[in-house]
Amino acid sequence: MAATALTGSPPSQPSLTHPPPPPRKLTTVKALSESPGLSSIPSIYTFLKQPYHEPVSDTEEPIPTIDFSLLTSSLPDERSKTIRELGKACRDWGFFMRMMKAIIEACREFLELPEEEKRGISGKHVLDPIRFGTSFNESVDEILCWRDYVKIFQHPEFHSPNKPPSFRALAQYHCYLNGLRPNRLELTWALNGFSLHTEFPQTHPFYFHPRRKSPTINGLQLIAANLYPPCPQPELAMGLPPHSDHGLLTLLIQNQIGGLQVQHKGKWVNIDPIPNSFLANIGDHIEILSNGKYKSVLHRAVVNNRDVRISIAVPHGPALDAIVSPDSKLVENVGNPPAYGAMKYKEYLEFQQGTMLNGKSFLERIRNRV
Ligand SMILES: O=C(O)CCC(=O)C(=O)O
Ligand SMILES: [Fe+2]
Repeated sequence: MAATALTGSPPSQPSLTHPPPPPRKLTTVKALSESPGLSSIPSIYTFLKQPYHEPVSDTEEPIPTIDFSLLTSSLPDERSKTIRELGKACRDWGFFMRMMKAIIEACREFLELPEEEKRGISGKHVLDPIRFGTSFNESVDEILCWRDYVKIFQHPEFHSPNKPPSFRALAQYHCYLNGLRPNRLELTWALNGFSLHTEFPQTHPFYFHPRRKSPTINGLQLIAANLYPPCPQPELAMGLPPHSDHGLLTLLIQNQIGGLQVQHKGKWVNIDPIPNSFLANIGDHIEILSNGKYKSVLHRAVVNNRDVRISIAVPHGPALDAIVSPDSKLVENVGNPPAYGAMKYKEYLEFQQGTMLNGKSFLERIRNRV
């Protein structure tokens, strides 16, 4: 079904005196959430027939926190302990944390620009460098997410909307993440940490070469800023349905409003925001590359009826023409048969934009190619 979001209340029965209302135009979720008197959500935003009451575990087992600075410690024991912790976090959770500053306000300002301005800036195709939208793929998804987003390609070519002026912060953030400037990050080291821990061959064509200046030198990096407005029926809607991320690694920052949940041992676990920190989660590519040893974790964003939530995800993937498949050396060395087939990363991205409602559909698909 082609998606046309309805604004306001669900349509009422046509009466004899009034003609049926004309189909209403797709609008942003932010504008929808600000409609006067909105007390229920239009049916196209209803993900769940019943309010969800799934068990959500909070603090039984806290999410691992890794101090990246120790990855470069001069003390070999400290360094190898941190690498082991990082490896364990990636195997058990697929998520870990690191302190850092945010560019959330610039993204908020962009997402609060008038709708026509944002649509004017947006490209139409999945691989267009700047895309603004509300759901994942509004023209295909039969149910829409309760969020507005902007996605911007940043590497190998840097793009940024020219307004609002605060968006200039993006360039700095981008450099911070890539380690291209003096305030270079430890992400490179983190990836080297993976490399050391997992024995990924140092010549792997993607990121893991310790002498490479930038971890994304051959890869693709984009930024996806999500704005989840307050929702009158949060128990029925979904900000982002369960999915795993493409690429190797996603870094995620958020304002102080919770909403991210990660699936761990079959339960949805709330990930409470920690000020000035980012989350890093393993993407499908690492799961495939490591032949399933590291997990590309299922996660989702739930919404609430009080506060605007903003999250900014920065996925790092391989080059668009890279073939994603288990690393042959790992497969041979460990003696495990390959658990995944091969697929071009570009093909995956285009497929993934088809619909996000199938959770780990990419992994399923690539598995079927074995
Ligand atoms: O909003 C969040 O916390 C999750 C965002 C996310 O998973 C994504 O953009 O892929
Ligand atoms: Fe995600």
